[in-house]
Amino acid sequence: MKLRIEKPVYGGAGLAHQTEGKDTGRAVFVPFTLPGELIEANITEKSTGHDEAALLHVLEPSPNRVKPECPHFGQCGGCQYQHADYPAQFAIKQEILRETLERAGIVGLPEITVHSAEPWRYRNRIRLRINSANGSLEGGYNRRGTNEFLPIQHCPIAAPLLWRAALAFKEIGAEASAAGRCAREAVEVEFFCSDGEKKLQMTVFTAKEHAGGFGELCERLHSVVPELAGAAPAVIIGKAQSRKAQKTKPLTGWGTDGFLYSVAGEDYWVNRGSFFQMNRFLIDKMVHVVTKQRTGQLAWDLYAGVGLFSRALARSFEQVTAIEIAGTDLVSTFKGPGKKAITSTTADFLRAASIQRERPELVVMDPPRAGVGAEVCSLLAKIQPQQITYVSCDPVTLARDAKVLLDSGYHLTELHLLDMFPQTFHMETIAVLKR
Ligand SMILES: C[S@@+](CC[C@H](N)C(=O)[O-])C[C@H]1O[C@@H](n2cnc3c(N)ncnc32)[C@H](O)[C@@H]1O
Repeated sequence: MKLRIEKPVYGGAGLAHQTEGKDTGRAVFVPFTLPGELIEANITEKSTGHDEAALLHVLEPSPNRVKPECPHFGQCGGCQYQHADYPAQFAIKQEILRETLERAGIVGLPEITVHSAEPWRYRNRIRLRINSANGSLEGGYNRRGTNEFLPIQHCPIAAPLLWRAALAFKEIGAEASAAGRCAREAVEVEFFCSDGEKKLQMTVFTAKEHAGGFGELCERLHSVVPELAGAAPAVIIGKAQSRKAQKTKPLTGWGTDGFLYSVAGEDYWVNRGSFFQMNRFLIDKMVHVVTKQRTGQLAWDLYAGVGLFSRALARSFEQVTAIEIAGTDLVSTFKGPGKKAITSTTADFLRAASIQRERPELVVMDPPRAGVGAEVCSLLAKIQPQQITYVSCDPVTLARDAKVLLDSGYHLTELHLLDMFPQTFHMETIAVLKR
């Protein structure tokens, strides 16, 4: 059927309405299309409220349509927007952000300030699936919309060092040595590089404990990729629906457990498995936007990770308290006069703080995709910090949480869109709420 794409929807598709047949007027989501395009598509799936369709032909292309840089685009589950030039990707994300907030009932939005950088080779971390067949290795990602293995020759959004390491790992996997045998036991491998690609960390995931040779594998890889600073094997325990839910048993590693990552004049110790922002070109900017011109007595950094914002805030606040559920490293690195790190859930911390009637001038919160949720919003509404800076990687949960905070007396004064994930539908938003 022929469809005219009206607008983009969150997730990467374009929205159209059917103009023929019994389902005339029904909404259809078509991936790899752009607003304004006339396309031909086939319905592939019926969902509640809309159908999903596959693009067959672009009959009238958008002026923003470009040839994708990656040969795997369309098949690989990683990228959704390589068919759009970069300014168009940006415009799409702004429109989606604005619409998502308005749909949640948030009106009178401030202008969205946009921040972007180099849209390729930006990722400082990749995790590849490994397929070992006939004595050699293939690295790959998930085929789009499935758990199927898709062999990948090159990933143009990964930092060059990560791909150089992946190729070297693959070559070692073809060797008859102990290192080669050990590489062939891998089911997944993760590479993480520091700023300026100076250092590299590797995690090798296996289905069962290595029979041996891990040290040899690391030494061999180090001989061709001297940036390798540390590595560890990890055994995947049981079967999980997603990587997030996956449990692993970490084993003794090789070299260091992490490295120093420099951001905006601060050196952060990041362990290989710890969360760290992934766009190596925009982390400085992100810290700047979150912490600039904020001064006072007390600031809280909730969901603090390795303390990316806490450290910068400690320069301008008398006291900064960082809260992190997996806070072991943070507690040992974020200390000294005016600095406190607490291993706790945000909700537990806020419950105790609200009883003690603590009231910071600034709360920075950067939760995982699920957002902060109703309880954290209602505790914050009770504590009433002067300013809440909400860093979000999901506009839908941001809109839900922001609406609760706005209804409790806050005003949305700044909105920033940081394109931390070019070529994909993901976006990072910084929303500033003041009383
Ligand atoms: C998106 S990351 C942000 C980390 C940090 N702000 C940064 O930019 O590097 C979210 C962090 O929240 C932590 N986390 C997840 N659930 C939490 C909870 N309920 N309470 C506190 N921290 C939590 C995770 O371990 C992770 O480090």
